[in-house]
Amino acid sequence: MLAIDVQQLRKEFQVQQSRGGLKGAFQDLFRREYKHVTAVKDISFQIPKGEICGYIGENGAGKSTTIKMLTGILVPTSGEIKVNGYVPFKEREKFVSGIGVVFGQRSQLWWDIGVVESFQLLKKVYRVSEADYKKRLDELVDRLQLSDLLSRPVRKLSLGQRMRCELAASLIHNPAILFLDEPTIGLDIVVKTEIREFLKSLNQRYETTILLTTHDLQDIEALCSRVIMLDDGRIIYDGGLEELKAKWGKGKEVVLQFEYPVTLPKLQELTQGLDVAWQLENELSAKVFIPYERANVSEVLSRVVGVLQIQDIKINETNTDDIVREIYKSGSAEVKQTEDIKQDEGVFTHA
Ligand SMILES: Nc1ncnc2c1ncn2[C@@H]1O[C@H](COP(=O)(O)OP(=O)(O)OP(=O)(O)O)[C@@H](O)[C@H]1O
Repeated sequence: MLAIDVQQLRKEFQVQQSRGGLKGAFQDLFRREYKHVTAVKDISFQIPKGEICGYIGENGAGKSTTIKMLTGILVPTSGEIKVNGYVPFKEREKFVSGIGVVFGQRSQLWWDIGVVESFQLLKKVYRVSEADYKKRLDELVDRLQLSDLLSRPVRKLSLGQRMRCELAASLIHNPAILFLDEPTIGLDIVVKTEIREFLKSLNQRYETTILLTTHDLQDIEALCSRVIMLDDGRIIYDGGLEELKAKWGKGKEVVLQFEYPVTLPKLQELTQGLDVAWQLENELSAKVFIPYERANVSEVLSRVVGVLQIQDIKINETNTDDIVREIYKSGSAEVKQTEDIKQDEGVFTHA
C-alpha cells in the first residue's frame, strides 16, 4: 500500500516585484508587477507504507514547499497528491489524524504551560480516547525519557529536551505517517543518536512511514534506505543510499600503519594489476585509494597483509557530503541542458 503518492506536483508562487526609483515606486502604487517563482516543478514519487525516506537538497531546492503541500498547509498549483489515501488540503480533519509533523525550527507545544498539558490539549484536538492516550503516553515517556520533563514549561527546556517532547507530541495520536523537517538541527551528537534510535524503533514497531528532510547526512545514513534528492524544484535522484554511494561516491580510502619501513614501489608492486593509487605518508604509513567497482578492499588488503607486517588499518568511508555535492553539480548541469525537455529525463533512478 502506498503511504504517499505524488504525481506531477507543481507549486508556483507569485512574488510582488518592486520597480526601482521614485518613478518605479509611483508606478507600483497603481499597477503591481508580479513574477512567478516555481518552487516545485512537476515532481512524481511514491512512498510505500513503512518506508523511511530521506528528502534532501540544498537550501531553496523546494523541500519545505513539498512538505507543506504533503501536510495540507499549501495547495498545489497543479498535480496530484494522496497521503494516507486522502488529498491533504481537502478532508482536513480526517487527514490530520493520520499524520504527525515535526518542524525542527518551530514548536507545536505551548510555551508557557507544562509539557504534559500540551499533550492533553493535543489529545483533545485529535480526539484520542483516555485509554489510548494513557497507553501511548506511558510508552513515549519511557522511550524518550520524558518523566522528568512532563511538568516543566517548554520555555525552560533545553533544545534536546524540547525536541524529544516535540516528537512525543507529534505521536500522541499514533499517526501512520510522520513528516520530520530537520528534526536534529542544532542538537548535540548524543541527543541526535537518541532521536535516530527512537525513530528506528518506532518504524520497526508500528511500521510508521517517515519522510525526513535534513541537511545532516548522518541522519540519512542512520535511518533511510531510500533518498529523494531535489535540485531547483526537480528530482535529480531517487533510489537507495548504497546505490547513491556506489554510483557517485568515488571510492574508499584505506590508511595502513606498518611495523617496518616500506617504499612506494614495493606497495605498487604488491597491488599490481589492481586499479588503486598509493600515497606514502611517511616510511611507516601509507594511504591507498580504492575506487568503487574497479577494485575491492579485501583484495587489496589480502595482497598486502600476507607480505608486510601491519600495525593498524583504518578504512575511510565515502563521505556522503561529497557525494551530494557531486550529484548537485551534475544534477544542475543536467537540469540546465534539459530545461525545455520533459522533467523525467533529468532523473537518475536506481533502475
Ligand atoms: N511563500 C513563498 N513565496 C514566494 N516564494 C517562496 C515561498 N516559499 C518558498 N518560496 C521559494 O521557493 C523556493 C523553494 O523554497 P523551499 O523553502 O521549499 O526550499 P527548501 O528546499 O525547503 O530550502 P531550505 O533548506 O532552505 O529550507 C525558494 O526559491 C523560495 O524562495
